[in-house]
Amino acid sequence: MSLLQINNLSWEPRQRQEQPWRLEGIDLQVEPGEFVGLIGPNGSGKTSLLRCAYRFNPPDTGTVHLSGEDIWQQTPRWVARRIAVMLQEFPQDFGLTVMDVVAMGRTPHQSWFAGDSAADLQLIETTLQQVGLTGKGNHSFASLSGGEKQRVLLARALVQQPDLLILDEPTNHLDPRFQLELLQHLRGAGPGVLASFHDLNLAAAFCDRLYVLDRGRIVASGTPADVLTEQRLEQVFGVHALVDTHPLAPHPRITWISPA
Ligand SMILES: Nc1ncnc2c1ncn2[C@@H]1O[C@H](COP(=O)(O)OP(=O)(O)OP(=O)(O)O)[C@@H](O)[C@H]1O
Repeated sequence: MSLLQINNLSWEPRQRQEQPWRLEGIDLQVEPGEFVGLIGPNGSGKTSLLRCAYRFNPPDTGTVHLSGEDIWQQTPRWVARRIAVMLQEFPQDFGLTVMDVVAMGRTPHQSWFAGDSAADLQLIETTLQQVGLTGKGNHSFASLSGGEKQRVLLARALVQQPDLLILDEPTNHLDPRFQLELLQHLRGAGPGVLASFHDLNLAAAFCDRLYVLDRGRIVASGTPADVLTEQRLEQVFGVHALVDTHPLAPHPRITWISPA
């Protein structure tokens, strides 16, 4: 049984603006422990599809199953115990400490009004260490750099101990070292991962499989080598690219060629 199974999904915003398309005919799976990437141009529907996968956008047609259960037949709490989400936006509450933000990840597992147990605090501490934020627990979240905030949100997602992690452009604010560390960490962390990427070289290096979205439809899926061809990159992104094999690893390497 797949961890995440999306079948024949369609969705469009209630207040539809100018875009001439909607998410349509989406079939997507993530297997337990698999790292799956979602790529596509700006506005192709990546964030909208991720929202369908974590029970935020109700599909107009089609289904979303997690471990065999239809997520719309389950409560938000059931979903929060199994899916953690890391988005591009940061919490705006200026009074929160790093510890406060990370501890939110334990909420779905706690009974009403229960505080953090010793085991919760230990898990939070260990996870802050894993993401390189040892000793920052009492710092104000608002005072951190963009990259540090991103790592706090990753820690919040990890302490949720989900079966599936959904990440919207997880490396957005990170410098090269933390990009590599974060993705390396996620690949071996246990949960299945569904993540959107703009950096196709990172997607090629870390994803087991990729889905390509173009104007609301999946136009290709498979291993990075299957999907990331010069012809497809030109079709979907409208840019010439040179695709060869990375000199140090058996995955594709993309060099974008700027127009003459
Ligand atoms: N709730 C909504 N209401 C109105 N329009 C929406 C809503 N959600 C998404 N859209 C529109 O759907 C289109 C796809 O947006 P989406 O954010 O899913 O694309 P994306 O591939 O993630 O883009 P990017 O790479 O720029 O982050 C956009 O034109 C967006 O304005």
